[in-house]
Amino acid sequence: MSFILAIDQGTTSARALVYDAALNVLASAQEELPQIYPADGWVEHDAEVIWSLVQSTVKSALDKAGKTPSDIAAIGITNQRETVVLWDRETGKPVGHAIVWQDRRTAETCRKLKADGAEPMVQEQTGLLLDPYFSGSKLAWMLDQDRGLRTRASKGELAFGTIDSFLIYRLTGGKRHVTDASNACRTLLFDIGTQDWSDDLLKLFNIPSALLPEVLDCADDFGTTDPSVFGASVPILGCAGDQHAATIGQACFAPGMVKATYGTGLFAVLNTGSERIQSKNRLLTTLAYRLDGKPTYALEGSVFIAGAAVQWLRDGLKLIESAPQVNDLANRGVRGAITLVPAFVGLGAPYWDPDARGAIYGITRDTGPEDFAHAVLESVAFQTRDLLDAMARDWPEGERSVLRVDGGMTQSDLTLQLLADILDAPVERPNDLETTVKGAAYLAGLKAGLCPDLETFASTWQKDAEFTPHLDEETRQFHMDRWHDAVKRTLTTT
Ligand SMILES: Nc1ncnc2c1ncn2[C@@H]1O[C@H](COP(=O)(O)OP(=O)(O)O)[C@@H](O)[C@H]1O
Ligand SMILES: O=P(O)(O)OC[C@H](O)CO
Repeated sequence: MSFILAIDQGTTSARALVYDAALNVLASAQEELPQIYPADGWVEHDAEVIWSLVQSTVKSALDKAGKTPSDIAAIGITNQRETVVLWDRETGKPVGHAIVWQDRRTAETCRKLKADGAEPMVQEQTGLLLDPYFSGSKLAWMLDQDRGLRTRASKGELAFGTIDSFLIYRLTGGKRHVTDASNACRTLLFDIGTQDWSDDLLKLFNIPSALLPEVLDCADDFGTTDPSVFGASVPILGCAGDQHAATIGQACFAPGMVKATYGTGLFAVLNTGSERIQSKNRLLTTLAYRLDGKPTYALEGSVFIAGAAVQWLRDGLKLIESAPQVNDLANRGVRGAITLVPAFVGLGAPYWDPDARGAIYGITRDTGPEDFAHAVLESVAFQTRDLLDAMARDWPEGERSVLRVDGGMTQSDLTLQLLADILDAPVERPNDLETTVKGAAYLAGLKAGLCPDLETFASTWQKDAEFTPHLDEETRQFHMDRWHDAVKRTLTTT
């Protein structure tokens, strides 16, 4: 009974991993999650499909590990954040598709609220901005589709949750409607100062409080699985949004430590400890995590497209057959031959322009597939530099450590070399690239008493590779200037 099951329900896939108490991986399973694009800028998921993928990946990971649910001491969950599910409490059935974090359909609502002067209050309470990225306006949109829904919501017949909350509801057979503070703080409805749902924000979005889950710590008692699900009652003891789980998995526990995760998007999180820094440079103030009721704050830069641009080369342009092939192709390209602004679903931090769309500058008759591939990898480096520069301006007195990176795209050495070159700073890749899911496993193991304290866990972090900069300052500045010029031309706002 000393094994941990960790579930990572990400944007593009569901994963389940079985760990021993020393957090060695025994087995893993992964299945791709179909994306639904009903209109330009709209992105949805079928929550029933998510539920079935979670069940099948858990079963397959347990089978591969040669374990049964009764061998599992604790479950940890991590998930794509902000994505909204609305379901019937009685049946547990979603009332429609989940609206995904990338979805821009509520851009107009956010624009209007901003024009009405609501943003300073929103930023003060949530640390976030009025952008369609976050859950609040998406949930309001769902409730606006059918008058009956808001009435049912007020009567307590419906439940709202991010993916973690929906999964826990299902796993516990509808007994627990809970979430953790890291997921709650991304909804645009949660006050990160009081650590509670905000009446002002519920009023702003016209959201009945009867919809909301109870908010727990990241290592807490989230309930036990109903025996009808896996055939055993297993405690769920850890839960965190994926970027928060990655911050934990990367052991970024000290103020000044910073990690960047390169999956579908790119998310850089700087631990600011007990200091809640209000960004003046269009970053987000968020929770790194909350343990023992104590919030640890962070500054976050959220960029919507990183690895997704590699998928675009594969699925859209069909220049490569698989993501890893991007490296060979990009290696034949030339630095700065063309500049890609990957605003496929608008631009996130630090620009926040939901209406911008992708653009490529500098195409000539010589431009080839290799230049597209190179530009995709470089765009990730430029976007990271923008985030780290904004962090430095927001927290000049903070000592920042070396950037720790993880996520699918960091398998690419070329990406990390370009990153170090553009940042003019070293970049460290850990041995274990699955830091997100490891963070969720650690939280569950910590609460179960299987895993050691934070400091001891941090001492187990191991470096696989370090990438150091090899670019002179003049060239670096030349390329950054070109990037900023390209972004300026792409923005729809000034
Ligand atoms: N070897 C590689 N080189 C560059 N990009 C890669 C490589 N392998 C995977 N990717 C990209 O990484 C992303 C998947 O990373 P992952 O961390 O699993 O994402 P998510 O959690 O967002 O679903 C995909 O967008 C894919 O294009
Ligand atoms: O599932 P990922 O890794 O693309 O992460 C999604 C983020 O949580 C969105 O904020």
